[in-house]
Amino acid sequence: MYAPVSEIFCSVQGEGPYVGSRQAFVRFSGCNLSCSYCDTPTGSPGMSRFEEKSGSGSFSYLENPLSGDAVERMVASFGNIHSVSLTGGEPLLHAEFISGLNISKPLYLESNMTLPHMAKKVRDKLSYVSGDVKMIPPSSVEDFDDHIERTIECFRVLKNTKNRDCFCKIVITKDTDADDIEGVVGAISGYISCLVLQPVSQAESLPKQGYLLDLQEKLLDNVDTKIIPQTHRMWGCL
Ligand SMILES: C[S@@+](CC[C@H](N)C(=O)[O-])C[C@H]1O[C@@H](n2cnc3c(N)ncnc32)[C@H](O)[C@@H]1O
Ligand SMILES: Nc1nc2[nH]cc(C(=O)O)c2c(=O)[nH]1
Ligand code: SF4
Ligand SMILES: [Mg+2]
Repeated sequence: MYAPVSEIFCSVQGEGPYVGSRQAFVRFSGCNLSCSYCDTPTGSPGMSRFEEKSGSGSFSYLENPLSGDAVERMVASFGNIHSVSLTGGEPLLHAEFISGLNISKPLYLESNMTLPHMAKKVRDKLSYVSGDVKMIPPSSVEDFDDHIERTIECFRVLKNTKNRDCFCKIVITKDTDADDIEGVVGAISGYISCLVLQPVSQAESLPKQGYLLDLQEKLLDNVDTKIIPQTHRMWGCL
């Protein structure tokens, strides 16, 4: 099978509870959402870039879409990795391609958790699920209640088990509604190992520090809740 991939590189996980773990990253193109704060181009470039030597900033290019063989070979070239991050864009758009991949290292999915029917196709292959809840303004999706229902169903499909660590991240901006968050977190708390509140990276959209700390205090009644900003941006790595 083939899939559009914007880049493959090796770095360390910059977000959430596995921050600092060495990973190969496979970034698929295309997304079914368009979050206002998104820090990543989601379109489909004609060429896929591959950073053979991690941290070099030097890339070779392959024409899209890539074959499963090509992705497997590039990922296998990286030494001593903890896991392989499947990110994007939205990787679940390419669930069939992912289910056909033959990769010996644990798979770590980074998803917007809105495609539960696609999640079913990959659930048995995943060792880690970093699932977002997208508190995008209700007006930006056609049916906000349906968006939240699909999110909850996706967490149920990919829930934490003895073989799979499923945790949740929520990007918090100054416009995020605390009551909405408490509602969804109540519904998914039984499916996740912990919750990470991730302050948005754009300084002008940051919430007040007291708001984040008050929200954490409330959520801790229900689930282990940490506040962890993105760390890869602090030292400029991919
Ligand atoms: C680019 S997304 C790709 C995976 C998937 N589409 C998703 O949203 O989870 C990877 C992670 O970056 C986070 N992210 C994107 N833009 C961000 C920003 N401006 N500040 C903080 N986190 C951000 C997303 O919320 C998600 O957790
Ligand atoms: N270092 C690093 N850590 C990350 N964690 C999630 C990322 C993503 O864009 O999915 C990401 C990324 O792009 N780089
Ligand atoms: S779901 Fe992920 S990739 Fe898609 S727009 Fe939102 S943050 Fe960006
Ligand atoms: Mg990123």
